Amino acid sequence: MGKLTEEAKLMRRIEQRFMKGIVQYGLIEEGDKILVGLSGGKDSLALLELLARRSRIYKPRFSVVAVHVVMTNIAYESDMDYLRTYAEGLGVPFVRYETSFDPSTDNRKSPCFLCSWNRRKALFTVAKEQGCNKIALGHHMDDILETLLMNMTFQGAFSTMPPRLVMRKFDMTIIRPMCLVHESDLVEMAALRGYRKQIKNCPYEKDSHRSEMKDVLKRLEEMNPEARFSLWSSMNNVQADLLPVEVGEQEKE
Ligand SMILES: Nc1ncnc2c1ncn2[C@@H]1O[C@H](COP(=O)(O)OP(=O)(O)OP(=O)(O)O)[C@@H](O)[C@H]1O
Repeated sequence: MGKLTEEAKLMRRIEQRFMKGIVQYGLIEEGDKILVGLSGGKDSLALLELLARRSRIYKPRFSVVAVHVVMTNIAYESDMDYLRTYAEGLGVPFVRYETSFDPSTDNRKSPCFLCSWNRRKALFTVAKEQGCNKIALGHHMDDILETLLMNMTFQGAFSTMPPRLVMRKFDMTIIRPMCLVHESDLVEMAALRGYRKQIKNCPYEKDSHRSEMKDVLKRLEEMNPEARFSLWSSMNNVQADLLPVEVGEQEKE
């Protein structure tokens, strides 16, 4: 067999991690109809390509629809023609959905919280309208580990965005099929595919904690090249007996 080019190696690595995440966390089942949130960023563009390809050759059978949510009160330019052409070029139907929110109605909540809450609500609405049982988001392994570190540092909680979240109340499951894919590989894939960069001009955007955690993760990997794998494994290896238990809680045991 001939030698694989760097490009082929990259795509093979991404696909292997993508498939491993799907199988390991049971993300796709026979008959699923999956709504993909297509923001226009590199991660969801890659997610749509990988899912669209799998939907043609994958057993169990499943289908895919893409949606881009437009928040009309935010001056955020998305190239709709590009997104539609991209999705349809992959054989995936594309939906554009408009919504908005009024930041003055609840000034206890930040505009970023209200925006993502309303975007989430819009995704559920479109998923129901399209008869989808799952919503796929483009978060990758780095996003999930950064959120783990942020939740521990700022919320005092050992939690993150899980690869699979069943929301019984809404009869909907959120999936993150890129959960084992590394961001550095997606950056390379975006360059290889020539994804068009979306113009971001959200007046509120300043996710500084996330970029700080990106640095923390990088620093941890400098100390131990296996750090990301250890951090990931720690979520499946919670040794409850070796964690602090408060007095009242001890009595309940
Ligand atoms: N406007 C949108 N319409 C549809 N889905 C969205 C939208 N914005 C975000 N999403 C979904 O939520 C995920 C996480 O959103 P986030 O804002 O962190 O991503 P991003 O930086 O805009 O882009 P990406 O993750 O696609 O590179 C995206 O990967 C995508 O699946």
